[in-house]
Amino acid sequence: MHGGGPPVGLRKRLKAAASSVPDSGLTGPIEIPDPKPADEAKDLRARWRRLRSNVGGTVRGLPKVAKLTWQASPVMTVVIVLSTLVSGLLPTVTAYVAKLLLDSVVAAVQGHGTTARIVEVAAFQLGIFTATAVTTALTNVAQQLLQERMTLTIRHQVMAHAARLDLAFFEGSESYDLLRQASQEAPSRPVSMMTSALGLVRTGVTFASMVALLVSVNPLLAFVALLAPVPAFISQSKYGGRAFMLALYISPIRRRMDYLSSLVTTDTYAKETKLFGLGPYLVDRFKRLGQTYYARERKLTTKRNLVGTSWSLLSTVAGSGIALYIALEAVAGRLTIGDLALYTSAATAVQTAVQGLFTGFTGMYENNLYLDTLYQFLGTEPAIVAPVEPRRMPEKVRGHVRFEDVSFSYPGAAEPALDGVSFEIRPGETVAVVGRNGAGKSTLIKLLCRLYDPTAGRILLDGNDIREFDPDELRSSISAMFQDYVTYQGTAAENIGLGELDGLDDRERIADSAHRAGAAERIERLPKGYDSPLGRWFDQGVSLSGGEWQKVALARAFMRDAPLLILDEPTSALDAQAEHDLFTRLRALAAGRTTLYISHRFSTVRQAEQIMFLEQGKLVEHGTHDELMAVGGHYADLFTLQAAAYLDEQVSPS
Ligand SMILES: Nc1ncnc2c1ncn2[C@@H]1O[C@H](COP(=O)(O)OP(=O)(O)OP(=O)(O)O)[C@@H](O)[C@H]1O
Repeated sequence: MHGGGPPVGLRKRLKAAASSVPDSGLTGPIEIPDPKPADEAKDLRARWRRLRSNVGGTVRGLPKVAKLTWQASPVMTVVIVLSTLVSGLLPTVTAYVAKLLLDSVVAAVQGHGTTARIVEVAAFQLGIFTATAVTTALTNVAQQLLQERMTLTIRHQVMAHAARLDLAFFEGSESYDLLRQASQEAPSRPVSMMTSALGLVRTGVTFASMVALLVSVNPLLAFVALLAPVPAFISQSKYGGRAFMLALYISPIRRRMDYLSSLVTTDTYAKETKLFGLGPYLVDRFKRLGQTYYARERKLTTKRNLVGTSWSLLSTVAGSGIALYIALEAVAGRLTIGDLALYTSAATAVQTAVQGLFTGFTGMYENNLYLDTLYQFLGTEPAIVAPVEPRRMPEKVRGHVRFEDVSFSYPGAAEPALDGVSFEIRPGETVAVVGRNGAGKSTLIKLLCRLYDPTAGRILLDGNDIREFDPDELRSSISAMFQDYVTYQGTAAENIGLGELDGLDDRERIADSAHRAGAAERIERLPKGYDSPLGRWFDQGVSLSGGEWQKVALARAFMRDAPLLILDEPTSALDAQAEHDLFTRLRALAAGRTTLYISHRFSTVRQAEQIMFLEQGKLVEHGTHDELMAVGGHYADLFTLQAAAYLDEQVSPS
């Protein structure tokens, strides 16, 4: 990682990754940048600094991992730690027993040893082998179980955290990559990191005991065995960082590939894909994206391994040299045959251990980079939260809404979506919001539901700024149906009941909401009535038409008996009769509630007590239907245009 703490560096990298792959989508060139960072250290001092910061960052990552592992399963954590310590000592003991055995055999052959001694040593050796097998098995079991628990724990944490985050988080593409990395890449990393860390401890134990053995023969030998694997480690750590960078670049590409694949494999898209003959085009696009990303991956993996292996040959040469030296010492009679065996295996073990230490560390470094994305995700705090001392919602909310000079711009947008909007809705009033596409109507609703906070100005409910309330409490006083309502893959009753969790099992209330939304008649005709599964994702699901789904979504909004009723184009998919019926009922439904609805159908809009006309984020006209018609402005133009179209008259808007 280059300078700074991991989160800052990581944020920069994520940004770089998101903007380095501008369009790898449906058309255009497909390119993945070289993961080699432009500012990669060249001189020795810079490399040393980088190494230190890598090591520091990784070591600092350990306590968090230890905490995660402990949270996942304290028992398994203890088992792993203990078995690791034991298994660290076992190789040295094994080597030592082998020496004892050889020496006792040589002694017996030379006539001054006994068979009983050989049996004794052999029995001891059996004990050691058994202990090795048991610890290995224990470690494996603990590791596997811990992995499962960890995956569940992290996915749970990610889900719980995502549920807390603002809508704004989900509407940015950078966040998608972060969420994807956190939920898909991160779960395997803590155990992997913990295993590497414990592997380091184990190797450290083996290493220390073996080095002690080697030093007793010749300190220089120990020194050579120690230094030989260093270059391999340095190259590994460099490539570990690049692999992580590549994963970041590839993340948007993978997302694009998933999208392309879903276009071809999901029922919703199948119609258009077939009609426009998009299948082969999309498949080819998918294939080319895959090839590009595979090519990059292959280049890096091959280079990483080739360079790594070349450097590790150095250790192999050093190892053979040491073995030769020890053999010559034995021939000269300065070491016994047992010593020869012991030191040779000690030299090999030290080499393997040092390599293990380094690769273990490199693995930890790479895992830590992935974990940073998890921590960064978990560290993203929602901006829309309850104040320290939230104002209590009034016992009975009257539904008096007031916008005071409200402006709002979406993050990164050049133009404001709402610009200095002021209006008042009296309790119980029914208001229609109209305007051309993109005028800011849905945005106005999102602000009222506090899914976003205004950039300037304030919104009052019953005289209080809505930011003073707990957002959850505020939302519970609102029934809403959005333009892009959800079609839940569940039963009809569940689809409606989810509008008010308390009433999920209240059949009477669900049926009542369905009646009010005009959905009851269709649901009653379903094979299992309210228990019929809707949607085709699961077995026996029934497909509803667009308008039928919309009625179900409306019924869901009606589940809540809230003082504010907000409907964003509630009749866009309804037939003329259904729309008429709904608005006839809406008068009764809206009685005593403040109702705000968006509609492009002027026949229904004219019934509202107040009409607000938005144009490019500004409230340009405001009044009753008659007042606005008398003004002869935008509203009158659009109304006349629509009415004329119905009456088949040739009228051109002025
Ligand atoms: N999540 C978002 N991020 C950035 N810009 C957005 C986002 N949602 C909407 N916008 C922009 O804000 C402006 C207002 O959008 P809004 O959805 O409020 O329009 P609308 O009046 O409801 O339109 P329609 O009648 O088409 O539903 C549009 O220009 C749109 O591009």
